[in-house]
Order: sequence, then C-alpha cells, then structure tokens
Amino acid sequence: MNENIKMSKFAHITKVHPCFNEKIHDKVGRVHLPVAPKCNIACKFCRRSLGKEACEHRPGVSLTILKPEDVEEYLKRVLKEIPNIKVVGIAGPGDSLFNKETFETLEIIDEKFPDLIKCLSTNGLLLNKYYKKLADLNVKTVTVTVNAINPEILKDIVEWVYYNKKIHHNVEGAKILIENQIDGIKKAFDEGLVIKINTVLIPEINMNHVVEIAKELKDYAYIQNIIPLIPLYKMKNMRPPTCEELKRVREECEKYIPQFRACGQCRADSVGLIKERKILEEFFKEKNMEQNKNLDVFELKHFSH
Ligand SMILES: C[S@@+](CC[C@H](N)C(=O)[O-])C[C@H]1O[C@@H](n2cnc3c(N)ncnc32)[C@H](O)[C@@H]1O
Ligand code: SF4
Ligand code: SF4
Repeated sequence: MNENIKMSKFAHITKVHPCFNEKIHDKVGRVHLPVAPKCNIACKFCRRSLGKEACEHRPGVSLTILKPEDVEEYLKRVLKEIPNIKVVGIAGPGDSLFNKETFETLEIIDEKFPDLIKCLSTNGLLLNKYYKKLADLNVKTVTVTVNAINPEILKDIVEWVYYNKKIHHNVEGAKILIENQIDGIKKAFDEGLVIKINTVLIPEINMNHVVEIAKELKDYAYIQNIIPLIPLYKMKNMRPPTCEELKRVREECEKYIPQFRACGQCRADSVGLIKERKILEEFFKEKNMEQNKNLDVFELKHFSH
C-alpha cells in the first residue's frame, strides 16, 4: 500500500498513541497491565523477573501479576492519578496471546473503559489464530516481535517453540514461528489492525539480516521499532549494538518501513509518560554536552573531603 494512504488510514489511532508516534511520546501516557506471565517460546535473551527485588527498567520485568478481576479498580486509580492516559496495553511479562487472562482483561476494558485505545505486544506465534478475536474486542494496535525471517538465523535466537502441544526445537521451531508471524501479520493487517514490528538488534546474529525483515513486511507494518539487545540469560555474554550500528540499521530499514526511535524498552507494568526516563537524554542533547566516555568512573583520586 502507498505509504501516505497507509498513514492516513490509521491516523485516528496513531495520532494519539505514544508508541506509534514519536511526536507525542512526551505528552500522552500509557499503562501496561501485567496480566500475561506465561510464554510459548524461549528467546535466548529473555529473562522474566517478578517481585519487589525486580527493580530493573526493561521488558519482562513486573512488580506483580495483575489478575483480571483487579484490572477495573487498578485502571480507575491510574486514570484518577495520572492525567492523559490514552492507551492501555498488555506487554507480558510473557506472551499476551498465550494467556487467557489477556482476553478476559481486554473484555473488561472494552466494556468499562471504551475510550482507551487497546494495544498488545506478542511474539506472533498465535496471531493467526486470534487476530479476529482481537479485532472483535476492539484492539486497535498490535506489536509483533520479529527478530529474523530466516529459520537458520532465528534458530540461534529462539531455543524452542511450544505449538500444538509439542515443543519444537531448532530450525523446526523457528520455521513454525516465522510462518505464523507472517501469516498472522497479514491477516491482522487485512482486519484493520495497526501493526508495529519490534526487532531486537543482536549484532552477532541478525545485524545484516534485519533489513530483510523490513523488506518482507513493508506492506503490512505501519512502523518498525528496532531495539538494542539487553544482554541477558543465554545471551548475557553477547554485546549490544553500538549507537552507530543501531543508527545505521535503522537508516537501512527506513527505506522500507518508517522507524520508531523513541522506545523506552519499558517494563511490563509501566505506567505514565514514556518520557519520564528520557529527561536526562534530552537535556544532554539540548545542551550538546560532550560525551564523557573517557572518564574513568573508578578513579577516586581527584575528589577529597
Ligand atoms: C517481554 S516482551 C513481551 C511481549 C512478547 N512476548 C514479545 O516478545 O513480543 C516485550 C519486548 O521486549 C523485548 N525484549 C525482551 N527481552 C529483551 C532483551 N533482553 N533485550 C532486548 N529486548 C528484549 C522482546 O523482544 C519484545 O519485543
Ligand atoms: S516471546 Fe517475549 S516473553 Fe516470550 S521469551 Fe520471547 S521476549 Fe520473552
Ligand atoms: S516498550 Fe517501547 S513501544 Fe512499548 S510502551 Fe514502552 S516505549 Fe512504547
């Protein structure tokens, strides 16, 4: 579809969604409801953490798992205390579509808070099964994480895929995931859902391949969000991309899909404005401050009481 037609067709949604529109990232808030703990695939970089000890700001982390029956009260509190929340999303901490609580929660929101835009993120394994149900529940935006479209590459990112009551390892699992993702994305797009593609950039594995994802999905994705690897779990010894690499890959992919560059890599229980964690970065940029990467943070000599 022509880029301008695609943009204007979805403008009523994307104009008010902070994760589909960088310009309003600092003005419109979102709330993630951590109702979906289980996952049906095993990404080698994903470490889910729950509880008070889990204080990191990254995907897969949540203070607690919220039960659908608590959602109404929690949302009422959020809307009262935080102004300008327009979007309610389900981003795990596991996979949204693999937890029945997701659908129960979406029903509650649709009935009690019809004005909020409903959004979710998924690995896409079950998207071709549930896209219609999502549209019927008035979900408007779906983020699908696609890290490779070649099974030989994806097999090094995803350890196994649980599908049709069986665990599929290696290339076999990767093939099932890729086929379902692409099929689900096309069907969800035809159903009128606005699609964002998340792609984790893992320099040692998919850096030269990410542009192929953009080429393959250019007609269906509204925007692509390429996020740097946070080295964890079985990828804890791998390096994240440099800023220069991230910039280069985003520029390459921008030829095919518009790029989103303001992702805060939020927790599964984030609430409020995404910019809150971005203030220092903006200050740094505005002041054109020099990078102090040569500073030895372990140097103690120059400070004395
Ligand atoms: C925790 S997942 C939840 C939604 C769904 N399961 C998925 O994978 O799309 C949310 C996003 O965080 C990303 N993510 C998880 N762990 C990460 C890591 N260590 N580094 C970078 N991105 C990560 C996922 O790839 C996904 O795009
Ligand atoms: S699909 Fe999402 S929740 Fe599941 S392992 Fe991968 S990143 Fe983690
Ligand atoms: S993780 Fe990125 S896309 Fe999702 S709510 Fe946060 S900023 Fe938006």
